[in-house]
Amino acid sequence: MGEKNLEIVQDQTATEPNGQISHLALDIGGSLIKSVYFCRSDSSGSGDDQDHECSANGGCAKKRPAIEGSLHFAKLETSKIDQCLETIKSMKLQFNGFVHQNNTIEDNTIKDTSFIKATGGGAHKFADLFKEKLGITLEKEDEMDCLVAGANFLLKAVRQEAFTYIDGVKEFVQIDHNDLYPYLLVNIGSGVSMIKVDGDGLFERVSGTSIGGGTFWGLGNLLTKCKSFDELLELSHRGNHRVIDMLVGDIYGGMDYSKVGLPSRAIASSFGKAISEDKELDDYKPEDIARSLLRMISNNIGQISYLNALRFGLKRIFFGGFFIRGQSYTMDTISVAVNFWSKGEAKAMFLRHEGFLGAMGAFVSYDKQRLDDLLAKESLQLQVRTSPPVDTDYQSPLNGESIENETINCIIHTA
Ligand SMILES: Nc1ncnc2c1ncn2[C@@H]1O[C@H](COP(=O)(O)OP(=O)(O)O)[C@@H](O)[C@H]1O
Ligand SMILES: CC(C)(COP(=O)(O)O)[C@@H](O)C(=O)NCCC(=O)O
Repeated sequence: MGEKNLEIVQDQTATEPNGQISHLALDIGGSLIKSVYFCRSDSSGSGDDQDHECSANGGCAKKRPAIEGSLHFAKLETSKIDQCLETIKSMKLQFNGFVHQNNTIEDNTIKDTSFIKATGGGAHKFADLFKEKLGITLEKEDEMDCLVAGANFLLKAVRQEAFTYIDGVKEFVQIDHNDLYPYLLVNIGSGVSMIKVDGDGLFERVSGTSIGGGTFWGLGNLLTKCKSFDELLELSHRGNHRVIDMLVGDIYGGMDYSKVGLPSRAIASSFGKAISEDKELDDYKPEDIARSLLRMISNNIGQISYLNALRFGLKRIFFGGFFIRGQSYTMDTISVAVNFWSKGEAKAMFLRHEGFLGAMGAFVSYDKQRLDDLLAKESLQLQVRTSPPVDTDYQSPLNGESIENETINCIIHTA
């Protein structure tokens, strides 16, 4: 396998995914399949260009061959695995480069020796299916390894990746490459993993909780009869959680419990009012239920995250995972929880490519060593261009800024 490295560049010509796709990585989770793939631009060099590059002082050096193109991000529900297989089959995949040389798809048949990097539980669960239907071997990468590798890569390579979100104000955080570690990475997928990250490949999964994105989606489905996750989120925007949550003021006759620092508006008991009134499920508005549920889960994750940060003396907590979906209410709730419990000591930060950490990690695992060299050059910049959704039935009514189905221009250098 030839050595390659990946450079994210700033230019104005992001490609639509109509060129040749040469590298694909998957993260097949409990709820969603995430993919990151490299699509060569039509004008891109062949990758075996051997020209020389000469500087002003007359010195010439062999130009590093480069393949230009763009990184694409897409997601699909895991329950639609058959659709995922069909899409991969119909993609103009060319397994040159990172994978086996000259291994191309002919007549939609992929040669036996083809493999793609995959992570998440589904890389194990669906390995036989990929082999049987596409003849592709899923080369499994550990999920936690990938989450950390993806987060580290994005934090270092993308200039505006991390941001805080407080009282509706989003502020990008400048990442100092020399002062990134340690931090707590909280990935809110179907369930939640909390990982203490001390460096590249240096980490420990210190905690987790089963009350995560799958809980919100699952309970939300049962309680509101929503058909999709987006519908559930959209409902929650219109709801009022105070109708269902029991507040400190409800218990203390409208007053704060100031002796222990609890304002009257603080939630004393999530869903607590639902038991104290003689009402059935149908008596509650679905939007109020959705709002209360979103708040309960976000608050709980924020609190457990803070407690783990406290355990290890960590000041920075980065939140990823598709549960967040760039939603202001979710991010605000998590930020307030971290701020409240840490008395302002710890900071919640969010990642623009929140749901793609694992897939990005699997993608960069094609080329671990060279990537570190590249990052040391600090020459990476990002160009984000939105491409049409791959998931065609996706029509978000939401105001979030989640990165889905976008492209990033980049160059792969061959050495
Ligand atoms: N379109 C969607 N369909 C289903 N769940 C979604 C969607 N968008 C966001 N989510 C949320 O994201 C969670 C999955 O996040 P993700 O990081 O992809 O985890 P996993 O790897 O477990 O699939 C879901 O449980 C749900 O809360
Ligand atoms: C098992 C998992 C790592 C799978 O990852 P996911 O598909 O949820 O992203 C995750 O769901 C998890 O960490 N659950 C919490 C388990 C616990 O610590 O209690």
